Amino acid sequence: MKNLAVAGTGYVGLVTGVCMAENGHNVTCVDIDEQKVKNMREGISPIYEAGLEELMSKNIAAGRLHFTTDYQVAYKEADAVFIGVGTPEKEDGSANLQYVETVAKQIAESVENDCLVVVKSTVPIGTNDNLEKLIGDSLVHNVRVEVASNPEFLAQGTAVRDTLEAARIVIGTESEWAENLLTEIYTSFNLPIVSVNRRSAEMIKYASNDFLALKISYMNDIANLCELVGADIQDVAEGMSYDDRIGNKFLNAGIGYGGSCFPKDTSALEFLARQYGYDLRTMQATIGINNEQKLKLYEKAKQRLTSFESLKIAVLGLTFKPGTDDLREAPSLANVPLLLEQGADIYAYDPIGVENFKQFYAEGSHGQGNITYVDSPENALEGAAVCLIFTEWGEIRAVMPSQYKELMQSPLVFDGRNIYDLQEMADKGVEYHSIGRPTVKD
Ligand SMILES: NC(=O)C1=CN([C@@H]2O[C@H](COP(=O)(O)OP(=O)(O)OC[C@H]3O[C@@H](n4cnc5c(N)ncnc54)[C@H](O)[C@@H]3O)[C@@H](O)[C@H]2O)C=CC1
Ligand SMILES: O=C(O)[C@H]1O[C@H](OP(=O)(O)OP(=O)(O)OC[C@H]2O[C@@H](n3ccc(=O)[nH]c3=O)[C@H](O)[C@@H]2O)[C@H](O)[C@@H](O)[C@@H]1O
Repeated sequence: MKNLAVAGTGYVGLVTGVCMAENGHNVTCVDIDEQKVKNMREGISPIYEAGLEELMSKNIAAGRLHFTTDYQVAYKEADAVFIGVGTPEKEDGSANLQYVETVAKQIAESVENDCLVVVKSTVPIGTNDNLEKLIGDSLVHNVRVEVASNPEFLAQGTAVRDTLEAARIVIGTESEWAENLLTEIYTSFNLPIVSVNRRSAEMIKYASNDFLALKISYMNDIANLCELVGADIQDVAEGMSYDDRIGNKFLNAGIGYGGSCFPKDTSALEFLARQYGYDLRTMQATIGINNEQKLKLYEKAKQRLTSFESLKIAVLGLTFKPGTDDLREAPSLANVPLLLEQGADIYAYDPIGVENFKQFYAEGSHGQGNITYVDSPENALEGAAVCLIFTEWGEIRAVMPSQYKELMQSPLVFDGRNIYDLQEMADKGVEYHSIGRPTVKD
């Protein structure tokens, strides 16, 4: 059992802290947000993740999991401090390291024992070298502090499972002391450990995320070509997926990737490459395709309808993917303003994401248009002239093709996630436009 501290209680920090406690460590999670800390002490999670609150409550009750805003107390005697604060994208595409650097300085002024600083946040290659220097230069006490890279691969919505049953744990260290300590911390997880140097670990994270983003943009590129040549991307993806070398995951064409990581991590690596005088053409293409893909649904609808003025539009799904309340870089955020600008009367449904979406668009009028939030897909569809699907939530998949025909004023559906079978929609008399597939009309 080790004494651990975790800086930041977002998706990565909180899930790391809770899963470390679940594995028997004594963990103190630090955040700057007092309200969040107050709630977490009572077992209330600031983020929506399946199974998280149950594990929080269990480990709080067992006395292994604590929350505080007082970083000095938390870091003072920690064997290791995990950093899980944000590294958002700056305007020029590079990663903003200010939060990570602030935590590094806070650690330097607080630690009174030898301590391993474990960077879970996604940071550009070389950052951990700089952080180690920054901490070394600012240390108040005469103790040994090293930095290790330990990138995180969890996906939102499945964060707890992805952590407790991770495919691998990557650790990047520059000394035997750091490698042994981090390996010991992870021993009880009983998972494969890939131990490399710090820069390789940092690169594994970017290369993994960016490869997945590349795969999605590639499928979207092929989907757009499918539309021109009369092929169906769903059938194409299925046919490809039987080849083990290609794999059967991340082949879904749609309206592009969103979320807090793929967009920023593709930009950050492309930016880093340019700093080294290298053109990372795969990422330039990936980013370009994704930016265009995000507006595909709006463009298809615009081409078909010409005007959205006073049309009742059902918007199904707001979050960047199912299973999360996160809206960062969600395709809905790129499309809804265009619809509102043109006078659309939007009825929006999302099982979890509405409260966060309201921070961008409160209920009521915006520009020429209006937005109303409803509590079921059926209520959004009732009397609607058009339906746009942005997220493939189970609740949205559960809407039967016949319901579009029954509920809508005119059954015209633009689906950004290819949820439905073309023939079934045709059989029920729904005009159905999706991505990379032929359009069906009755
Ligand atoms: N969200 C995800 O699914 C994944 C994120 N990552 C990476 O992990 C990092 C964190 O991402 P998220 O968890 O999404 O961030 P987040 O934005 O959800 O949470 C960051 C938290 O850090 C807190 N914070 C800021 N400064 C602080 C300080 N000085 N001390 C203590 N707390 C502080 C904030 O109040 C916030 O609660 C990023 O680098 C991201 O790229 C990696 C894998 C998955
Ligand atoms: O670094 C990160 O933050 C994380 O980024 C992603 O996780 P996440 O963003 O939570 O979500 P994904 O499930 O990867 O989906 C990302 C986006 O790609 C889209 N996507 C995914 C798969 C697919 O086949 N097609 C597709 O368009 C989703 O709709 C979503 O908008 C990675 O999957 C995680 O391994 C990584 O740790």
